[in-house]
This record gives sequence, structure tokens and C-alpha cells, in this order.
Amino acid sequence: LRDAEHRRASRIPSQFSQEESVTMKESLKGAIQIPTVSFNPGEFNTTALAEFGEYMHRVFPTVFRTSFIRHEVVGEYSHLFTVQGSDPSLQPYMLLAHIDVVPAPDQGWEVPPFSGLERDGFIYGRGTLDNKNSVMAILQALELLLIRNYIPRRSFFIALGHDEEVSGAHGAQKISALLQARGVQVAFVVDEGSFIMDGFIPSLKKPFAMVSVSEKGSLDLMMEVNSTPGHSSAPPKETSIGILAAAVSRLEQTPMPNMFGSGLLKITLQQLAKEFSFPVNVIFNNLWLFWPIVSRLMERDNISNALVRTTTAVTMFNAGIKVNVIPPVARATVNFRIHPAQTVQEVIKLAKDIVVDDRVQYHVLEAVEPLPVSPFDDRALGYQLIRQTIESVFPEISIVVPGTCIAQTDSRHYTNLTTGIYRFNPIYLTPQDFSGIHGINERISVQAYEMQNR
Ligand SMILES: CC/C=C\C/C=C\C/C=C\C/C=C\C/C=C\C/C=C\CCC(=O)N[C@@H](Cc1ccccc1)C(=O)O
Ligand SMILES: [Zn+2]
Ligand SMILES: [Zn+2]
Repeated sequence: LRDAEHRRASRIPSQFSQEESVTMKESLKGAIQIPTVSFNPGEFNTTALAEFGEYMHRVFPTVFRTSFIRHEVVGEYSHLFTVQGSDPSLQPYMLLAHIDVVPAPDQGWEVPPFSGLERDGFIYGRGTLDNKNSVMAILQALELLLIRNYIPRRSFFIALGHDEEVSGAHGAQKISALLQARGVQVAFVVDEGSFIMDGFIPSLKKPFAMVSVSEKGSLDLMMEVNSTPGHSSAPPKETSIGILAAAVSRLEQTPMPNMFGSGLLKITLQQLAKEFSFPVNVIFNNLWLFWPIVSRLMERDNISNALVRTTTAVTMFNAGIKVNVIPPVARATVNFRIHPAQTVQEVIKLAKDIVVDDRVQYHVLEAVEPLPVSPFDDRALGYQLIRQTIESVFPEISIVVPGTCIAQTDSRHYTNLTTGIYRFNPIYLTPQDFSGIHGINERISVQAYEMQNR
């Protein structure tokens, strides 16, 4: 069934005319120029979000006038498309992306972050990788398929959230609730979250596709120390700032336990083993013996370290009111990204056991458990369809492996609709590209974007 479905879908040629290639890249540039920034939960650029809705109508007219596609606006600025397939016996699937972006001050950028300027074969701008590339590629591909008289057999949904960067409570969460109220269950969901990894493992020259089948959880833990205010000319031995700084420093200096043995990473490396030459292939094929060395090596780099443990990032620190006043209160917020083999409660206990200071009070601001592992065996429809599609669009990619997403995505709001949640963005990503996500000079190559439209 899976092979047959895949062959049918491949019948429509995926070559683009020169005019189509130009249109698709200009449409992405236009999308980047609309500053759909999410600042804080509930604090968005609503003018830009409304403009983005109008922009989609303008650049994808066929999508909006096709009789078997229903378009709904959810939560004021998010969009849900229901594409009715010809065979109602097939369970629908769902494609996700988000239209909001994180803020981007001009400083440090080679071109203004909302210019969408093209330079040396790259389109620059906030959202070119996270995640307007997906928004535009999904709709662009659908637009071009419709022009080629495409009628899908299997129904599908396209859900475009407008507040992923600040939790998804107004977008993805509402779309998911709406579909649940309609009794919808989907076969699988595909969202952002992993890429075709290029140059992330120094001894591996060939790129590999990683499809994330799980996602780390998170915990925002606010730590607070109160002390009696007074004149700074006669200070106590320790102030609230000093006590909190020491507690925060202990957390930074004491990493959470290495969970290499209890996660998916062993499977990822075993599947990757054949891509390496001797001796790495032997080491990855015999992790029962070599895991202590491998797990230590993974700790050396920030990205691979994030795959082996719950990470600890002190992201906010506030204290002090005047130069000559002993500070009454000091507060710090620590953002933990929880390894799938741990729970929120375990991480809170571990943090308290590291700090061991009862003058520190703890407040959980936000907590999300890690997501369950979606099936990726031979019978897992979603995973196998994604794998086959990667193999046919990118024949040069010799391996597709399951992995864990180190960040959080809107897909976590869809666990009520399916057990098959997969995170994959069909784009080559180098460590340098990765630094552009939420950073400076975020960019996508024109060629890579064209491939994403196939
Ligand atoms: C064998 C493996 C060896 C080497 C490494 C190979 C691969 C590296 C693995 C992963 C790195 C690549 C990409 C994934 C990371 C992030 C990008 C994708 C999505 C970003 C989504 C995002 O930013 N989400 C926010 C959501 C959020 C917003 C507000 C409050 C909470 C959450 C986030 O997580 O911060
Ligand atoms: Zn994103
Ligand atoms: Zn993001």
C-alpha cells in the first residue's frame, strides 16, 4: 500500500519552469518582508499577521479558489486548510508550519533582517529557515500541483500557527482543539524540527537526513532569594544577589546526568554506523562495549551535548534597585530542556539537590514533559512515507535516521490527534546555518528552497 501510494504521488513531474522558479523565490522574499514577530505570549505584531493572511491569498490564488480545499482562520491569525482527497477511506495526514518569527534587531546582520534580499545565491532574513520556508513551500507546492490538475487521494490538513515562537497557545492549540471537537484523527503529522544534517559530525563527510521522532521537554524554573534591605555601607556577609549567583553558578557547573544509555541516540548512531569508515563504524556497531567513550565524546560539542542530557541554561537574572541599597530580592530563571528519559519532577529534584540552599525558593513558570517516541519501524506509515519521499527527492542522501528534536515545536499540541509525530524540514543544514536560527544572518540557499518545493 505504501509503495503504491508513493508511486502514484510521484507521477506528477516536479520540474519547474524558469518562470515558476522565479515566482517561488520572489514569493518567499515577499513573505520575509512581512515582520510577523512574536514578542511574548499574547504579544504579536497583529498588523503584520493580518497582512500575511492577505499575502497568502495574493500569491496562492489557486489554493484559495479550489472547491475541494476549505480555508479557515483560527485564533484570529492562524490558518487551517482542509484538502479533501478522493478516497475517504484513507485516514488524513497533516502538515504543520508557523508564520511567526522571533525578533531580529538589525545589529550584526549583513542585510536588514526583514529585507528578504538575495545575495550570492542565498535569500537572507528572519524566517528563511524558521519557518516561513515551510509555510511558503507547502502552499507553493500545493499551488503548482493544483495548476497541474492534481487531486489527492488521501485528504490532508495544513495548519499554519501564528504564535509558535511563544508557545502556540493561540494557534496550534486552538486548531488541535477544533479538529478534536470535529472527531478528527490523523495518520501522522509532519512539522519543523530536524533537517538534512551537513557537517554536524566531523568524521562524517556525507550529509544524512534526521527525522525527529521525539522532542525534548522543557522547564522554566524561577529561583528567588529574599533578604532584608538596608544601607550598603554596612552590608551583611551575603546579599540576595550573592546567594542567588552562587546557586546559579552551581547549576551551571553541575551538568544534569548523561542519559546516553537510556535514549534513542544509540539507535541513531547504530543506524548511522554504516556511513562511517573504520574504526568509527566498528565503535558505533558495538555500543554495548564502547558507549562510555562515545557518550563522553558527545558532551564536547554543544549540539551533541544537548542530545545526551537535560540541558541547563540560565536565561534571565534580575536584582537590585539602587547602588547603595542592599537588594531585597534577586530572581533568576533557568530554562531546562528535558531529555526524553527524564520527567519535569525529576529535573526539579535534581536542580534542588545541586543547589542545596534552603534560602532559595523555586517557582515553576512553565513545564512541558518530553514527547513520546513516535513509531519508526517498517510498518510506521508516516515515517516510511517521509523516508521514501526523502530518498526520491534527494537521491544523493544515503541514509535517513530517527532522532530527537532538541527544541520544541507546535507539533506537541497535536498528540490528541495522532501517535505519529515527525519533525523534518527538507533543507540541508550546516552548523553555520544552525547559528542563524534565532541568531543573525539567517538565510536559505535559493537552490535548497527550490528543492523544498518539490
Ligand atoms: C548523531 C547526532 C550527532 C550530531 C548532531 C546531529 C544533529 C543535531 C540535532 C539537532 C540540531 C538541529 C536542529 C534542531 C533545532 C532547532 C530548530 C528547529 C526548530 C526550532 C523551534 C523553536 O525554536 N521552538 C521554540 C519553541 C518555544 C517557544 C517559546 C517557549 C518555549 C518553546 C523553542 O524550543 O524555544
Ligand atoms: Zn520554528
Ligand atoms: Zn524558532
